[in-house]
Amino acid sequence: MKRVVRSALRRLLYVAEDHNAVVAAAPPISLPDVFRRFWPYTRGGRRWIVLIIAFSMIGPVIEAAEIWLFKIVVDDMLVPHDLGLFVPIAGAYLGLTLLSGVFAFGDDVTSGWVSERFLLTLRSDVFRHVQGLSLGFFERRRLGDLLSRVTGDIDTVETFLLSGMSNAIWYGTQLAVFLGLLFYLQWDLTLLALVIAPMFWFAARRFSRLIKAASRERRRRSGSISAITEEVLGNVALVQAYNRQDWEHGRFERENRGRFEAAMASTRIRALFGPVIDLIEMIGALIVMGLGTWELARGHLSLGGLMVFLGLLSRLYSPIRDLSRLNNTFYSASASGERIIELLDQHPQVVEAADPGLLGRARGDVEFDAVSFSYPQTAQPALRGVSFRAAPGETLAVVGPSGAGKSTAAKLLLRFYDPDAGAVRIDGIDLRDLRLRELRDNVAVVLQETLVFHGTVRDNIAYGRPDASEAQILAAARAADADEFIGELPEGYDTLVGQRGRLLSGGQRQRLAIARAMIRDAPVLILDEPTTGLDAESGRRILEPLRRLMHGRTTIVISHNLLTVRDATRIVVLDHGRVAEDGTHDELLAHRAAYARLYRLHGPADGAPTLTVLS
Ligand SMILES: Nc1ncnc2c1ncn2[C@@H]1O[C@H](COP(=O)(O)OP(=O)(O)OP(=O)(O)O)[C@@H](O)[C@H]1O
Repeated sequence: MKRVVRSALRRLLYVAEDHNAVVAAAPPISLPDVFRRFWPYTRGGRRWIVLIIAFSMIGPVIEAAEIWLFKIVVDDMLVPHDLGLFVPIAGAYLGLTLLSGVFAFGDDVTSGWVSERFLLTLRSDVFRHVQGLSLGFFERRRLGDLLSRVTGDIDTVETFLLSGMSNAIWYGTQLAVFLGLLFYLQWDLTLLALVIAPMFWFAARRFSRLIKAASRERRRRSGSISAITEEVLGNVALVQAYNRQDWEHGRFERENRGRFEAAMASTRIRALFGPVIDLIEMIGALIVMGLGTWELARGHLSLGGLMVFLGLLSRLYSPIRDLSRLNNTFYSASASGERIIELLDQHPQVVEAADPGLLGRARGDVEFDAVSFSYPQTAQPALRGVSFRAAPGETLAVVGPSGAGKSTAAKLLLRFYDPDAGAVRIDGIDLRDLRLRELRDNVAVVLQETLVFHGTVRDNIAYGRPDASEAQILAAARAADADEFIGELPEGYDTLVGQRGRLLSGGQRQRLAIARAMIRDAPVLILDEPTTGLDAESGRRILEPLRRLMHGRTTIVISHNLLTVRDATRIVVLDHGRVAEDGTHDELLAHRAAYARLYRLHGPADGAPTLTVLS
């Protein structure tokens, strides 16, 4: 029988663990530690917290005064039938109600302000922190889950810290005031009434653990739901083209159901908690009622006294019950707290130098010196002892088969990662000794996958230099050969390009990216597969703008087809993360090794676009 009840309870109150998680659970953290971590975010609002505490303390005192007034009504007005007291008592009741209204208003407004301030600071700090994390972090995380943490979880943390705290103070004061009055009225009965307090405590502890488990699961599932939604909606064309809607819906539904199960478990736990607490309370009230009646019969207590006692007792139980319920809320909110703390505990792998050197505008001397690098959590190094150098103004092409490490080299030059061994230098200074901001001010990129933001064409070009003048924007667009198509857009430079620039063609997006790099006017330029994904015509179309962009800058062209690099000043051939060959196009062809092989495979057909040497 016991086993049956146990298994039924388990099914009712526990959530099954998902071993195939889309998003992993955050590491567990104790309640006081969660509180300690978030307390600093109340800065600027702490003075007001004192006020909230004061309001919370006055409320229960007024409540107690109302109950005490009731004792006077029964003992001095109703029992002796004395109507003369009615007016002062009515005045006192009205006065107390008004007073409590004023304090309740003050409390609501102040705590609302403090809570919103807290959210404002926390959300902004979390956003700034996450934005500053290294690329490696984002490459391993699901974007949707991060979104769900920055939005949903942060709100829940507020419940934990501020609303919860002010309620706890309110209930705590109620408890102290009522307990004091009860002791004053009848200490022996009060002690008896407190016999059940440990039962409350025990029930609260058991339930809060269950609640926390269910809440952790619910928040984790919410993160998974956001992650899947973001992935599917972000790739909706792929999903529809491959008819994967049902499969994706199945994946979504699994998480959605998981969230439902977790939410229901938490509802059942809360629903069971209420009656359990009622039962404990009733046991206490019955004990007191029995003994109170006995005391009344013995003449130790007046009728008004007993009624006030019972009234106060029910008020005493209510904060105890509320405190235990609040305990559940705390545990449930701390599940969200853990998810935020996990984010805050991430540190950028790329750290700023303690005493950075000054670069100013670089000449553009780029050097890789015996650079080795492995991505975190991978066994195979992506680069092994890679060395090459590009003098100011030179065009260096990095070529090689897919996975050879070309884009990795670009990421190291932008210092998205630091090498495990060797050094990347610009003008002879190790990138690790430079201020990150200064380094990136000196490097402009045109990437394989062009990044365009939702905004106007003008905003997208000026992203490269927010203080650019209208004339500079126009000049950049013209140099990027984007002026013409922009002129044909419905609202010219004010046309919204849609999220990720979906309203533009691939070639147009690429020309926009060239204009953006142009306006940045950095001495070092990285072109990562700038013509990939473009047809021969569009590819040819961007060559001229690219040439203009490259003029006078040290350019690293990364390409795995050789169409774009044939006549670069120098060519480095990477293979499995090593430099296989190094030289000019003609030298490498004459060498008849890796480059010659690649060239035979990917060499330009007649009329295919080619980047030529820039003088
Ligand atoms: N974020 C990452 N985490 C772990 N491994 C990675 C990551 N990015 C790339 N790699 C691995 O590092 C190696 C080099 O990748 P890289 O992107 O530099 O190649 P690539 O030469 O640019 O290839 P492609 O021409 O296909 O773009 C590959 O084996 C790849 O699987």
